[in-house]
Amino acid sequence: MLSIDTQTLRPDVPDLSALTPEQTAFEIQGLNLFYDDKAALTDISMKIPKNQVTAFIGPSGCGKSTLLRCLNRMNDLIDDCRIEGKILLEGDDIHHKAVDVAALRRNVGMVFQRPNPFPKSVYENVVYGLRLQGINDRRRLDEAAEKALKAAALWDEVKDRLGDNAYGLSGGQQQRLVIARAIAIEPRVLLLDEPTSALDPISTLTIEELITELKRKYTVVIVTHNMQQAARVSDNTAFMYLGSLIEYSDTNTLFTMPGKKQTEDYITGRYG
Ligand SMILES: Nc1ncnc2c1ncn2[C@@H]1O[C@H](COP(=O)(O)OP(=O)(O)OP(=O)(O)O)[C@@H](O)[C@H]1O
Repeated sequence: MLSIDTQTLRPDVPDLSALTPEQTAFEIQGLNLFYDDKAALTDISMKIPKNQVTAFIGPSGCGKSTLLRCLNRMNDLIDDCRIEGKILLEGDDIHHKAVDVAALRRNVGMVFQRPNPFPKSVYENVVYGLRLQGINDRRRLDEAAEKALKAAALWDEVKDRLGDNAYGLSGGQQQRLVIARAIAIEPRVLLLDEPTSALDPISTLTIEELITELKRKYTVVIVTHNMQQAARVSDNTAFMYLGSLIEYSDTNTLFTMPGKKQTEDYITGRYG
């Protein structure tokens, strides 16, 4: 049986059903997703609050990453992937024909399971997105790099080696570098797909502390296999099973008083 340290659970309990439009980052309405003709998500409706951390948990294959990828239309890149339903970001339909998908992805940044820095210097990794936007003014780039590296809790470790190749950093440092790269372009939302699963416990702890800091400025959505991690870092947790959203509530309630038997079975380690 897994034991969750309830001391670390968030005390502030948001009412997810009563979120106002101003408090809502994403509103997902009746979302179905098919890979070819196989349903991977079924009738998902939920609101994801701004400036909070929302975790997606559930057994392998339940659709967590698929749902996360819907939020910045990464699934567009997969052939034969089709969706029904609506996803609104701050009230705007992300599938509207006028939406510029590159701009959407700038607003909704993503960090993957394995750190994926580019084979460039630490500095060039961080300013990569700014250069893509045509910003080349050295002072502006320097300021942005320092700000993003500080926000990603990496500055002190790399400030004397900004010119070194990013591949020379440890795995945990590389993951924070990738987070710095994502936040350098000031997105509104950060999607984290199992961001610590390839990291050692100390790097994991550093990233978890960072996530808690990041929500001051960003909306964070995280997929994790690790329930203790969901309990530690998230304000709200969504439990998914076989492509359906089984239960979604503030993290404290979900882990201490789950409303559904399937949730209880999962969080107590009976399956998954
Ligand atoms: N590109 C794809 N093409 C076809 N099927 C896919 C694709 N990606 C995911 N699937 C299927 O969709 C379902 C949900 O997968 P998904 O990766 O979203 O689950 P998950 O909960 O994130 O799993 P895990 O925890 O193992 O990463 C699975 O049945 C998976 O096999």
